[in-house]
Amino acid sequence: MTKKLTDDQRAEMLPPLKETGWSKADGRDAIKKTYEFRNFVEAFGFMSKAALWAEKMNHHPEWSNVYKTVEVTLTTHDADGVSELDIKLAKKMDALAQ
Ligand SMILES: C[C@H](O)[C@H](O)[C@H]1CNC2=NC(N)=NC(=O)C2=N1
Repeated sequence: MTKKLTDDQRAEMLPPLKETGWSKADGRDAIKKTYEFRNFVEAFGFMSKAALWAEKMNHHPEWSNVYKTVEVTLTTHDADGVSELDIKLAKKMDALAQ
């Protein structure tokens, strides 16, 4: 059973993600980021790649796409908060968005 990050883990793991544009979601234990791409096709291509990784990890984002913008929220439903899986998927998404 995946556990929520401890306070110490948050202090260690969240700052690097803040550097790349992630932030705490309002009113819930989750992290969020908005990606802007050059066009819809690039946005959808990102989502396609990320979806395959999410499925491989069995850890899925909450996300929406409007034209070239993709809004992502990550949290672990089974843990009712942010876990290491969210950190891992956030880093992978950042790599895929390069
Ligand atoms: C049954 C299935 O393994 C679980 O529901 C997985 C699927 N993907 C998931 N994704 C996320 N974000 N959180 C979860 O707790 C989760 N659990």
